[in-house]
Amino acid sequence: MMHGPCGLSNPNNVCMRDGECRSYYPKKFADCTSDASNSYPNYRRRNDGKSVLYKKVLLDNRSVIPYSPYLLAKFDCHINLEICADMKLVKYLYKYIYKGHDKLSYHVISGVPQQLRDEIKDFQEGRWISAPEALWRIFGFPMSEIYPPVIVLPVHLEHHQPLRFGIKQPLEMIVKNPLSEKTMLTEFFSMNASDPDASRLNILYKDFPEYFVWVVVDRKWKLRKRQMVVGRLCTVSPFEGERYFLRLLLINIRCPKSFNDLKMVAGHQYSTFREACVHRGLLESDEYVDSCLSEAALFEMPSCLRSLFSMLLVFGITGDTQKLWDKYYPALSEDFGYDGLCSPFDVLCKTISAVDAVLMSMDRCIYDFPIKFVHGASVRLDKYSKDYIHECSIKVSDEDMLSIDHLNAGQQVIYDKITRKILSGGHGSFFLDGPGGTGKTYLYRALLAFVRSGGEIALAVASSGVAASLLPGGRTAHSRFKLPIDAEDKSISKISKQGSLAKMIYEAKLIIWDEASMANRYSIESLDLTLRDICSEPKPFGGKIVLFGGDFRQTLPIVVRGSREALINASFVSSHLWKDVEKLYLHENMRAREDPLFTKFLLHVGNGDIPYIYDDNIRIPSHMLVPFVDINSSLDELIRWVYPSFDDLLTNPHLLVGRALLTPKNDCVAELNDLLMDRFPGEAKEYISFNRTDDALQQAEYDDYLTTVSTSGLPPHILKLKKNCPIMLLRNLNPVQGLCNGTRLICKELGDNFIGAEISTGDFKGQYVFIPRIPLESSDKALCPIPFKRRQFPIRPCFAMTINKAQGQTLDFVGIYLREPVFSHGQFYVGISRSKTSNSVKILIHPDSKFQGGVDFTKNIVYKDIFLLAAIK
Ligand SMILES: Nc1ncnc2c1ncn2[C@@H]1O[C@H](COP(=O)(O)OP(=O)(O)OP(=O)(O)O)[C@@H](O)[C@H]1O
Repeated sequence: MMHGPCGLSNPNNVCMRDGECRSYYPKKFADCTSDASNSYPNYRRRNDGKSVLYKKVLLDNRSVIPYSPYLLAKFDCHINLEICADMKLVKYLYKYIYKGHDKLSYHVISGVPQQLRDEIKDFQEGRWISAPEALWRIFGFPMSEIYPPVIVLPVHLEHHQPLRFGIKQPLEMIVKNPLSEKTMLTEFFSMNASDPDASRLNILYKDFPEYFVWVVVDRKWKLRKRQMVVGRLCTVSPFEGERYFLRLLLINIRCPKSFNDLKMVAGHQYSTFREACVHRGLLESDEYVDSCLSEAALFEMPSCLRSLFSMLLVFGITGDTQKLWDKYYPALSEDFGYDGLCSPFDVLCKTISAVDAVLMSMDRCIYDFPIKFVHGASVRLDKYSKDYIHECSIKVSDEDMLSIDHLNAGQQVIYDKITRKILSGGHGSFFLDGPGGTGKTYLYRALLAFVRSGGEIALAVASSGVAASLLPGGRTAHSRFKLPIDAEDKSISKISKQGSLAKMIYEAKLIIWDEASMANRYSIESLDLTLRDICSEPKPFGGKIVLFGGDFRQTLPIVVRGSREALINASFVSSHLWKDVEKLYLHENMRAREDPLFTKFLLHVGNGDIPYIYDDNIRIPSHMLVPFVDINSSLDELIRWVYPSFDDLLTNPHLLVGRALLTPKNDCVAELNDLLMDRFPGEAKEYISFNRTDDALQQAEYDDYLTTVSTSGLPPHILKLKKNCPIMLLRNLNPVQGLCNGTRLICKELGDNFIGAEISTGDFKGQYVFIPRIPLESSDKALCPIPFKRRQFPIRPCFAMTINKAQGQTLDFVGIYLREPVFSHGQFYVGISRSKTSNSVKILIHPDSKFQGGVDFTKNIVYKDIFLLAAIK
């Protein structure tokens, strides 16, 4: 079907409005179909040179109306079908369900006098319904239903409640009537103040109707005995000012007793709801950064403060940077001027350099920010020269030097091979495959020590921040090589060939990339192109010595909701470079060497060798199982096994991070963390996030919804913490200083505007850090279709974590809770291989996730094709 002709060639066509085609024909040529925002897709319209002459006008693919030849032929009428795949379309789904189907009824009458319209007859004759709907109606099933009923709760300012009265009612009587003052909101406050049930429940306004019924006649709440309802606060636009801020407080503050109570924050009575919101962190304000720095400055830890200041700069939330620098300069420079030996100018230079060093580790530079320094003080080197000097000056620890003499036989062979290549100035790319615990990291450290102790450069990178933090001088591959963030992008990195970063890479004798099995192959191909360009050498990886490492038994690159094929296709083994890479193997499990049987079991699980019963299910040895009795007692047993006594563990809180409950899904992690946080001793502090929609006009509409969004990588809207509880970082704040996505810490200070914590793992164990609130985005656009930023501390409690998050971590006690079975390749293997012996792992299988009939069976997904492609088995 063709549209038109219209436009200039036929300005009078029916589609024309104000000189333009209402349907935007002719459309643009497009090589492929793509999504368009808030409209139909942009369909593929190839410019294939074909056209037809219609009404003396040549029409081509741009004028084709999307059609389905099949449907046209089948129904012999004007029909088309569009497949919609956007969350927003749910609204249309509802619209059409309630609106009902389109119908048409017509009569052709000739010469017969006009009759009265018989609507019943029209309805019976003109309506076509499908067989399922006919049956639905015959059986009398409800056509539509809203359950549970929704109670809309009013939001009004004090004495601004709406009143309804008859036209003849005297105003005086209305005003004097005590019931006039009572609304659902005012009575919610008085119930919280006086009713023991309401104060015991300690709930939000929106949850109140679940427990209490509104008695309209008496205008009061009374305890609900039956029927489930949900409450929703009426929408208020941010343009309504105070009323909007009142609503914001009501959706976040539990059990408020009056309007004034809502304005009370930390014992201070504010005069407006807006101020109360700001001081509760529910609104963005310029004061936040100032309060955060002034609170942290009280701790007199200048180096932590510099790091905090740098993070605030990098995450772009400082407001007037110059003012902040001037105000906090004394606290930022305190340690340099302490002994009185340095001149003020030297102190200034040292402070600038120290802040710049932190910024450099986050790939930024102090000159990126609008701060002017007095006396012409400056950092003399450019960013990459400093990077170069930093790489050359990485200290080799005695432990790493000693490890060279303690390599096992397998490690020694590989060590000799690589070092010989380095010494002979040769080239080559290698992939070191070894199941978890076979000493890959140990070997990398020995190789890095070998190169660096000779004064040469060795670059250590990893696919994830956690793995990078396990290598001395480790960085994420993306940040070190400036690789494109979009994994599909095949472009080379943005490194200038003439710059000092390119010089450093050119001079590097060895490049190590850990967890390459988790990297998207496009990132590795991008590195290959970059190295060829920098080294002006067509050989793979520019003829440099590159050692990749990883374990394809563990989880593969992240492809959101990707199929098996998509995951395998994104993997290194599917790259054209794979065949050029020499494969090296480590077999001896050094982590679990005290338990050789467990080592064997792990390998079988990873390879998918354990006898399969049906559909990827494996049997778990009984001594590793917590028997399922009922959900509460069995889960309790698992929890007690992992965390036997918090009081004992608190003598050394760092021991807590050696223990974890692992589970496949994020919502289960959140539930377990809430449960354990309640059991953890101490007073809890709650931090409520501020959620801002990217489109300001959507703010009022989605305020309530955004508080419920909980996706992986996003901290909870209400973050509940206690002193000494274990937490995990959710962003790469500063990988060079051990602050990576996945770093585990112990919470030490619960400030109002910052969190003080001690790193618990890796080379930076024991280091104290200040963590600010930063704006965070969800990477899962499908689960969270409304673009928004959540300003919250980038952390989560980590009594429990997802199995994927545990990859790369070694744990002393691992409790695996399979409320649902694992859902992707390598997950089960990653879970159990975090422990050193079979006695340090316990698994609880929920009956819903077990194999039919067998309580000791569960799913173990292994994509064997990846092993065939990698030819490593
Ligand atoms: N030659 C060795 N001598 C003594 N200990 C070793 C040796 N090789 C490895 N180890 C120890 O074995 C444990 C596991 O080693 P490592 O972390 O290097 O394994 P990995 O293969 O990198 O594991 P994963 O893939 O799970 O990250 C570590 O505690 C490490 O110190």
